[in-house]
Amino acid sequence: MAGRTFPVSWWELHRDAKALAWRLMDKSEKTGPFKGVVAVARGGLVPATIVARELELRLVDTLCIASYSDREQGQVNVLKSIEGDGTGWVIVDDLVDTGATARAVRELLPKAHFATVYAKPEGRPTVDTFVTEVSQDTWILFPWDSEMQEVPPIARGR
Ligand SMILES: O=P(O)(O)OC[C@H]1O[C@H](OP(=O)(O)OP(=O)(O)O)[C@H](O)[C@@H]1O
Ligand code: HPA
Ligand SMILES: [Mg+2]
Repeated sequence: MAGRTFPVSWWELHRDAKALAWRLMDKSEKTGPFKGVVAVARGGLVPATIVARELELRLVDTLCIASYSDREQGQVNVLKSIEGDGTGWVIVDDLVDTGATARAVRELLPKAHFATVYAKPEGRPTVDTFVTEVSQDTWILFPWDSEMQEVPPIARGR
């Protein structure tokens, strides 16, 4: 259960997704360029766009997987998959939390490289490359799920 909130702005998301692209670039310099990017829609779409742009990859596909409704986790529902075993592809998602989505992704494309921008401890072992770890009880608030609003002073909330 998420106790605190970690808000991420568009600018921070762009910076962190670029940091992921740098790490993936380092990897691809050792193992050869990736064939393309698979975005785990919907959360992986924006980070995947940024990674594809930085790695100059024009081949982009999607895995469409849904499991959360608001902050409640349900069953992992694969709405759209792709053919093959993922060899040479990099899969990009916004984060791993429990790792349930990542496990489903790995079953579908076992040979792909799986990368996320953020990771929580439970899901961390399921990811090959990530940038920032947050605690398990933190809810990452993405810019597409939020807007600016007035908040009371901290002192009043105690
Ligand atoms: O590690 P897990 O516990 O599986 O959680 C991580 C997944 O949950 C979110 O997707 P969500 O199901 O909310 O769908 P969305 O990407 O369309 O928002 C997020 O984008 C990851 O894909
Ligand atoms: O911390 C989170 N933030 C946004 N979406 C999520 N889906 C699973 N965990 C999270
Ligand atoms: Mg998702």
